[in-house]
Amino acid sequence: MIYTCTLNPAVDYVVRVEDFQAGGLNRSESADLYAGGKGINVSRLLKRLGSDTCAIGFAGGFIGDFIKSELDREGVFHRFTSVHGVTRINVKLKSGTETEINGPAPSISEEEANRLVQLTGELTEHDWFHIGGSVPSSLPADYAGTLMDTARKKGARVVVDTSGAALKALLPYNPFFIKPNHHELSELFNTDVSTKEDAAFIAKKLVDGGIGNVIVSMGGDGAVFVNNESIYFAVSPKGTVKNTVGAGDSMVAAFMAKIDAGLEPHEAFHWAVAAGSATAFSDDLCTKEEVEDVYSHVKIVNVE
Ligand SMILES: Nc1ncnc2c1ncn2[C@@H]1O[C@H](COP(=O)(O)OP(=O)(O)OP(=O)(O)O)[C@@H](O)[C@H]1O
Ligand SMILES: O=P(O)(O)OC[C@@]1(O)O[C@H](CO)[C@@H](O)[C@@H]1O
Repeated sequence: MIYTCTLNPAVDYVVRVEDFQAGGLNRSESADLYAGGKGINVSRLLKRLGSDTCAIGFAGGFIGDFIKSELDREGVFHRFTSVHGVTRINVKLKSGTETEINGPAPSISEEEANRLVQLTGELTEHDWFHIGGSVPSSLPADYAGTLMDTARKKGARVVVDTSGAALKALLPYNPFFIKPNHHELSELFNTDVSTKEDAAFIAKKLVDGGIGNVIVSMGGDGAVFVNNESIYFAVSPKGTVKNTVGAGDSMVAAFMAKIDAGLEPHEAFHWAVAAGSATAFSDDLCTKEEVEDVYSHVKIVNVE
């Protein structure tokens, strides 16, 4: 089972405004609500790709209920820890460019936090533990590390998709797989990662330090894959971009699904790029058929 843990889920309110005017009254052409947050996106895509998955994390109030009912509707198994606070709404404004306003997390009590640690302790060596997204500031600084350590001690394969201080704090746990984008990598190493060569150089350092597999995503410019056997570059296919929210999560889901199914890492990387781009070309997360269509348009090159 692939468990995804979203400590700070959200409803993504995706609103399209033709010519957004800051400070004026704007009327939207469309507004859609999606169950969001990185782990939730990963579980939704895993389900579409046919993998066994369970979404965990914290959910509270009417927004938490909406997320659970949306996951039920899609047949995505979940075991959220209920919290007293209300889960956030994240605004994704599409008006030529994409502007995001991600809300603050509800406060999580010590008792609520402990319940999730206990649940993580139920994992076994047959499971994956993916942790993604921001960490509520009310949690202790080492909380995500405690969860990862708990899962790892049970033999689960751990995957990290966070950024900033949370990512830095989790690297010493030597995850099996991480997928920073090039901005997150630049921030982590306090340097400018703008080319695939830069990304590969830094990803190699991470692999030499004990991380199993690193994908650095670079939006429309493609992605880089590094493990201790090889380095691959991918070129993103061209298409009409509709919504890139969740493109990175789609990559993570496809990579785990394909490794879980026994494919070689470079093959899983090829599928990961296809899934990322297929989501960028759809309004919501992509479907399995859309990933299959995009797959043949992705080029990957072995550079080492
Ligand atoms: N404009 C685009 N054209 C084609 N493919 C794209 C485009 N943007 C993203 N992708 C695909 O999606 C992958 C992930 O994109 P990106 O680097 O933006 O991830 P991210 O920043 O983690 O996204 P998010 O956090 O919103 O999920 C890319 O490697 C690429 O395969
Ligand atoms: O605020 P965080 O936790 O860093 O990111 C949350 C988020 O932007 O990430 C997902 C896309 O990857 C969205 O569904 C969600 O709104």
